[in-house]
Amino acid sequence: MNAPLQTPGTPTALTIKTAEEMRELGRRLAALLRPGDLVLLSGELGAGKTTLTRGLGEGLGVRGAVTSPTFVIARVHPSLSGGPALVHVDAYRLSGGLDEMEDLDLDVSLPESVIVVEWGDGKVEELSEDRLRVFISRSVGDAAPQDEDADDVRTVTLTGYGARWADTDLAALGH
Ligand SMILES: Nc1ncnc2c1ncn2[C@@H]1O[C@H](COP(=O)(O)OP(=O)(O)OP(=O)(O)O)[C@@H](O)[C@H]1O
Ligand SMILES: [Mg+2]
Repeated sequence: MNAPLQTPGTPTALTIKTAEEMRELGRRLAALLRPGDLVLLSGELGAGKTTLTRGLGEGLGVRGAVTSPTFVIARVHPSLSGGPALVHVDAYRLSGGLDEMEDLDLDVSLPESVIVVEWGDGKVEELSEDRLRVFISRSVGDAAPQDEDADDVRTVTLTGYGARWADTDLAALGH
């Protein structure tokens, strides 16, 4: 498969100051998503990947609150409105690739779902020719906050790979 070799589009960088803004970004991003879309979320522990996914779930109008799965690798949130289901995967504990996730049948669900994978870099690209990569980083030079739930600034960089994303104006998410 040559999916990982897809040329990236122009990255869009957004400054997100609070957890609520991150959720709002998820809600806005949801409006751009279609069945068959693969979204890879990366960034250090506590960066805000699940917080963004929570907003995605709200925007897609799916059943069940998005949480950090502790014991499960993936959770399917069916749509409440006839739209795509949200399949939320946390690949943190997986060292291998898709073969380790075979039981999840992600390839089977993808055509009718939006699949969002935390820690999926280098593991799930083969699922689709196209993907949206979202990288969340704490601002450079920021000391770790005393209270890890306290709001602080994140930079979110969105990059589309492949034809699916070529004509999508990701920068519009920032206005
Ligand atoms: N600007 C911000 N954007 C997102 N989250 C923020 C922000 N500022 C503070 N936070 C806090 O950071 C934490 C992010 O946690 P979250 O579970 O979303 O991270 P994660 O990237 O999914 O972590 P993990 O790698 O452990 O799955 C939350 O407690 C949230 O309230
Ligand atoms: Mg998480």
